Amino acid sequence: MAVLSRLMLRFRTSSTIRSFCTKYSEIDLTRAASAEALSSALPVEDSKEKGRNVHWVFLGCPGVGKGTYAARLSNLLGVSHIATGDLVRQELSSHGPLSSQLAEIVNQGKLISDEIIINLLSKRLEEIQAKGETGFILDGFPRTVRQAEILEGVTDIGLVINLKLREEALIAKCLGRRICSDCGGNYNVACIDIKGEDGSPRMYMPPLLPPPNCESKLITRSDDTEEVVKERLRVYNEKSRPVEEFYRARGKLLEFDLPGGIPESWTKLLQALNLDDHEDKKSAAA
Ligand SMILES: Nc1ncnc2c1ncn2[C@@H]1O[C@H](COP(=O)(O)OP(=O)(O)O)[C@@H](O)[C@H]1O
Repeated sequence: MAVLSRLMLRFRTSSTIRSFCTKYSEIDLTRAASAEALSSALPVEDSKEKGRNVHWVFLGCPGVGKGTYAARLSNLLGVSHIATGDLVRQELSSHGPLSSQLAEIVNQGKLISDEIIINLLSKRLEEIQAKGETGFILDGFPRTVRQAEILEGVTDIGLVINLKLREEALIAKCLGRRICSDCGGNYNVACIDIKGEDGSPRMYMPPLLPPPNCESKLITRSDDTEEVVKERLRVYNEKSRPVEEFYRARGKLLEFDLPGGIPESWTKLLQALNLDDHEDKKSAAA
C-alpha cells in the first residue's frame, strides 16, 4: 500500500498533471490522476470460472497485430479485451471536450498523457466490473514504464505477451490497414512477402480482404500514414521498449515472433500459451 501511495503522490504532483489541470478543466482530474481510481475499478478475483483470473497484457509495435490476437484470445478465454487505442478513438468520435486536443496528439503519433489514458481505462474497467466480469486482456496499455508501475501497484499481471515482427512488415501492415465504416470489421490490403536473409525464414502474410458488402465502405485510420507510422515506431522504441524490460525483469514476458499470416501465427501462439488443446479454439478464431 505504501508503494501505491508513493506512486499516487508522484502521479498527482507531476508537472504534466498540473498542466493538464489547467488545460483540461472539464475532466475530473483528481480521478484521472489517481491510481486509486484504477485500483477500485479493477474487478475482484474469483477463481471459480474459466478465464476469470486472466490478467494479461499484449505488448508490441504499431501494426504488429496486438488487436487481432488479443481479440481472439479474449474470445477464447471468455474475458474482456480492452484496447486503449479503441478507447481513445471512441473518445475522439464522441466529439466531447477533449476530442480536438486528443486528435492532434494521436495524429502526430504521440502518446496521450498517462492521466487521461488511466481515466479512460478506469471507466472501462468499471463497466466490466458492473457486468460481474473479473478477467481481462489489455492491449496498448501499459505503454510507458510509469503506466506499468501504476498497473503493477494495483493488480498482479500474470503474463505479458510481446508480439514481434520485422519493421518493414510493420510499416506495410499499418499502411494496408482498413476498417469498414459500417460494421467496424478490420481488414488489411497489404500482401507482405519478405525474402529470408541470413538464415531468417521468408515472411509471407496474405491480405485479409473485406467481404464484397464492405468493399465500398473501407476507411483508413488518420494516424496510419507513413510519416505518422514512422513516428509511432520511434515513440514505441523510446517509451514502450523499456516496458518490455520492466516485465522481462519480473519474469512475466513471453516473446513471440510472428511466423506469418493469422492462421499460422494463431496456431503457434496457442501452442506457446499451452492452449492448443483448448476445446473452443476453432470457434474463437472465427
Ligand atoms: N496506453 C496509452 N498511453 C498513451 N497513449 C495511448 C495509449 N494507448 C493508446 N494511446 C493513443 O492512441 C493511439 C492509438 O493507439 P493504438 O490503436 O493502440 O495504436 P498502435 O497501432 O500504434 O499500437 C496511440 O498512438 C496513442 O496516441
